[in-house]
Amino acid sequence: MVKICCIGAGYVGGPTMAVIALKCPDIEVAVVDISVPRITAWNSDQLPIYEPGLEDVVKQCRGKNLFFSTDVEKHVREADIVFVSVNTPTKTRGLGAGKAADLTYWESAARMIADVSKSDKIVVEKSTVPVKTAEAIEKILTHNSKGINFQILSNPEFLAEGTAIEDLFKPDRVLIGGRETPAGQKAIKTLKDVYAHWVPEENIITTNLWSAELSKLAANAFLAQRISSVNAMSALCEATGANVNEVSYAIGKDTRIGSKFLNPSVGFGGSCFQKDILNLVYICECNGLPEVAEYWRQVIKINDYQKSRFVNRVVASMFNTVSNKKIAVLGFAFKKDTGDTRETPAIDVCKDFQKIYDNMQKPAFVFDGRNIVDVEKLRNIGFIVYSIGKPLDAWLKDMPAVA
Ligand SMILES: NC(=O)C1=CN([C@@H]2O[C@H](COP(=O)(O)OP(=O)(O)OC[C@H]3O[C@@H](n4cnc5c(N)ncnc54)[C@H](O)[C@@H]3O)[C@@H](O)[C@H]2O)C=CC1
Ligand SMILES: O=C(O)[C@H]1O[C@H](OP(=O)(O)OP(=O)(O)OC[C@H]2O[C@@H](n3ccc(=O)[nH]c3=O)[C@H](O)[C@@H]2O)[C@H](O)[C@@H](O)[C@@H]1O
Repeated sequence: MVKICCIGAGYVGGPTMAVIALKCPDIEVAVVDISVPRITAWNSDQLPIYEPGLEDVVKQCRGKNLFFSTDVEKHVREADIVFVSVNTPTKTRGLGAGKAADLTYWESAARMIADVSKSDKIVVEKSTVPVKTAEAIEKILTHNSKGINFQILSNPEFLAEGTAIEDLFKPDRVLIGGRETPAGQKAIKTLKDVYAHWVPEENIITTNLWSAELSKLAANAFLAQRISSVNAMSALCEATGANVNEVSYAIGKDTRIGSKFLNPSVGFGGSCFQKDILNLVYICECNGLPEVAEYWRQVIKINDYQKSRFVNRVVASMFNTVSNKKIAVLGFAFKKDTGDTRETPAIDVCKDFQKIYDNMQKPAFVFDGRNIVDVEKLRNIGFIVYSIGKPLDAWLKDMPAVA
């Protein structure tokens, strides 16, 4: 029986391994972590993360071929394939602080793998890492290998939070990068066979290591760039009377552009877009490509601009000050967990609006950073409504855009 161990029981490691265990009953999967509370939660009825469908998957295989443990070394030692899915945040200190990826967790995981291994292993980069990381990992592993053969593969994850299980069940593609040597190709084939349990072969792409590593950063950069592009348009829409939703719909009908990921917003959030683009910027700078670095940095700049634009609208329209005013924030997460709006509490929140208005000081404002409220309805109640990239409320027209 093939044994898999995944180091890191987080948003990626947990759901990804649960789905592998479900789809591959002939494989034993152990998810390990240094965090005792996280592992305790994975072994309880209160999983540490919420993803629609996750609980069902975990319940079907936990204790059969899916195990969660803090005994990191034991499971790494026994595994044929070791996934590393530890966090890779932005460095806060030292060289490249504020941009480069912090590989401390990755490095300590690699050193531990080298220390405890007694048999050949395939080590899979699941975390998002800078291009060329595999070279450094290879060095750590081979210099401490005691004659053991390690093959490094890059297998970046493309799931989005909120749709993780759906994305893992039906990935647009699985990407596996490896060395172009016979041993590297054999390792690619071994990992490909795992995914082939449920992913059609034509959706499993194999490349060299560097293409796989870079494709992950490139994919997130392209996705974030679309959001910054539509958000930049939203500012122009507000200045001209165009409606950003109409513009977005019109351009998205062009099949070359496509309609997905063109929703204007108060800016993208989440743990990865900003960190991965900053990482890309840093890599470009290190490779002597300042123009390319500047090009991608602009995606972050527009995102920051969009956030401050929103705040400026809030403050400016409330007579240039929000001190001593009560502001309710509806929806604090960075995104919703599903695209399905049936039975959503938001519908009730919108229905309840008349009551909210009656209890508010006047003038009463709604600032919609996601363009989800029914603007006409709220204006009829009496609210002053700001929606991103849409024709401005009469009240806002007379107010400066910047406080
Ligand atoms: N969150 C997401 O939706 C996605 C994240 N990614 C990437 O996947 C990687 C992991 O992200 P998340 O799962 O969100 O992070 P996370 O922070 O939820 O999980 C990482 C886990 O690794 C554990 N860990 C760190 N060092 C360890 C060590 N030496 N030994 C054992 N366990 C260790 C931590 O305790 C933590 O539980 C990151 O590189 C991220 O960029 C990629 C695609 C999607
Ligand atoms: O590497 C990662 O961590 C992941 O990052 C994103 O996934 P995630 O951040 O979970 O969620 P998204 O659905 O991409 O949303 C990110 C942010 O962009 C915003 N967004 C998204 C789409 C859109 O049209 N407009 C928009 O403002 C969302 O509201 C949210 O704040 C990518 O979609 C995943 O493919 C990738 O694996």
